[in-house]
Amino acid sequence: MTAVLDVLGVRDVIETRGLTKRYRGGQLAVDRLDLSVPAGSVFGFLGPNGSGKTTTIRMLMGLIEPTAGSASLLGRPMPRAARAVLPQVGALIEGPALYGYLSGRENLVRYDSADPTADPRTRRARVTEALDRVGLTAAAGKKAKAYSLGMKQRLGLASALLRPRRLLVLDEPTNGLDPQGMREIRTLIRELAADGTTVFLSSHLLDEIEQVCTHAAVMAQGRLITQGPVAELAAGTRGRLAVTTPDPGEAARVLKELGVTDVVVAEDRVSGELPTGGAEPVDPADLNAALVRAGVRVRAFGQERASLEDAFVALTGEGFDVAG
Ligand SMILES: Nc1ncnc2c1ncn2[C@@H]1O[C@H](COP(=O)(O)OP(=O)(O)OP(=O)(O)O)[C@@H](O)[C@H]1O
Repeated sequence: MTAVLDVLGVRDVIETRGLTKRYRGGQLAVDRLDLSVPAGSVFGFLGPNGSGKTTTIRMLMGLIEPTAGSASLLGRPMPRAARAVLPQVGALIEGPALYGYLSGRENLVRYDSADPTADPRTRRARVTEALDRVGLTAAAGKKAKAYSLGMKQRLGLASALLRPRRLLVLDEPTNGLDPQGMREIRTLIRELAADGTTVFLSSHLLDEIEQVCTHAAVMAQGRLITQGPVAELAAGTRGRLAVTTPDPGEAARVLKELGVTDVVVAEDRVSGELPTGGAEPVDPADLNAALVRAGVRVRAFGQERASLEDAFVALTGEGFDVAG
């Protein structure tokens, strides 16, 4: 596979080495994090609440100093190169600061005017384009306080898109949105990525990461558990064994005897976890043969596709609080 290079030849647009943050109260929020975010990826930064995602993002953006380790954005060290790098990075962190009494358009004009590096001559055109990009053209004249949460979030994204960006950093961009609002933001993220922008987004929602991300890193208690292409993360985990049979009771008994754990019977379907212990990995074909030998009539036999959730549970030994 050829590695995608960013326009200026940067392979990893975000890279951290041993990045650590211990807050003054002694809380170790991020613990020796080595993160590699490839150019062109939609990178999901996944972890339950309190696992250190926001703290990491704040260090990446130069908002707080790491206790130890280093971080680079677009190949330049942070926070040292913040001035040169940050204009090329759009960020949406902790919700957009909006003025409710101003319209969506006026909010963007005000935001852009506060940026000394933004060109006032192109302001109007850039604001119009950003509103169009996030689908707020029709609502541009409405006061922001009349916006739904999803529209406010889209306006926040528009403020991150007032100039061309090589990287977008979004902290929980769909948090608090209803399903429709979530869909809109996810579609927008996919479109931005299709235009070549690398998108780094944090989320505590596994299915969100599976739906929009090409790559992911999984955090738990300040530590990186794993990272890589989403397809590979899930593929590294074995899915559950699933047998369809008119003899489910007998099938469950035989499978348990052969070391299958967490056996669940639902009508004519019996599922369970393949045995992991022992020197030799268990070949599912042997389990099938044993079922048949025991007189169990097997209609279908297979392994379910492992999800990122299976991978998370296998890696951390913990359940994932999907509802957050
Ligand atoms: N300013 C702070 N001072 C002390 N401790 C903090 C501070 N900010 C965060 N923490 C602690 O650091 C840990 C990581 O928090 P962080 O906000 O980075 O996690 P998160 O994964 O982003 O979770 P959430 O989605 O809830 O924000 C938590 O235990 C949190 O209580």
